[in-house]
Amino acid sequence: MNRGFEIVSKYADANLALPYRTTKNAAGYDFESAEDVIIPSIWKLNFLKILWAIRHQKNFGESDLEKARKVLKPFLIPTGIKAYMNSDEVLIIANRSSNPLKRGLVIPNGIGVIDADYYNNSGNEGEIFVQILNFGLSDVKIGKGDRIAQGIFMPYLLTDQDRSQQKQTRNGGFGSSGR
Ligand SMILES: O=c1ccn([C@H]2C[C@H](O)[C@@H](COP(=O)(O)OP(=O)(O)OP(=O)(O)O)O2)c(=O)[nH]1
Ligand SMILES: [Mg+2]
Repeated sequence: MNRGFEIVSKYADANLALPYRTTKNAAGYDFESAEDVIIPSIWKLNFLKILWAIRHQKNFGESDLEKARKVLKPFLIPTGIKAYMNSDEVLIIANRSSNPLKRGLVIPNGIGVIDADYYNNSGNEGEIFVQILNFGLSDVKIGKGDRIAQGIFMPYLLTDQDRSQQKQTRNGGFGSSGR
């Protein structure tokens, strides 16, 4: 066993597809969304009101603030997929180039780095999420089964100093190792 994909237990009966390559020499395995989701457009906010409030350090309506936080925070699209690989390999999650063009969707972290030790971690079993921000003018509906991103397996290298540096055990993602 070198590398591959599995469905996380939460979605065992959800009839999900494992990521797949759509053409003979495609580098990326396309990931589908595990659920129907709506990615809110960031332009839905009352920017003027928010800017005024920030400028004047005023308390603006809690609902506006809450809405702003919700919309400006990247959305995590569940894939229901975990990936296993050799310990000297990494899975890179890259956007589909059509996403910004057709739907206004960007991956704000640039690329997603899925570490080999994320697989089956004690916190979330290693489920891969795709971080997305919608800079388009309209909310974007993603259906279960829609292709949202692609994963590319790659080898990575270690520095000469690496062995002497302390390592933690991974128990989650998205900031699980601290600040
Ligand atoms: O787009 C992404 C990026 C990361 N991850 C998961 C897999 C990865 O192994 C883990 C940690 O990612 P990273 O090291 O990039 O984020 P961090 O902010 O440093 O979190 P941590 O402290 O958990 O390492 O989160 C995803 O599911 N999707
Ligand atoms: Mg990290």
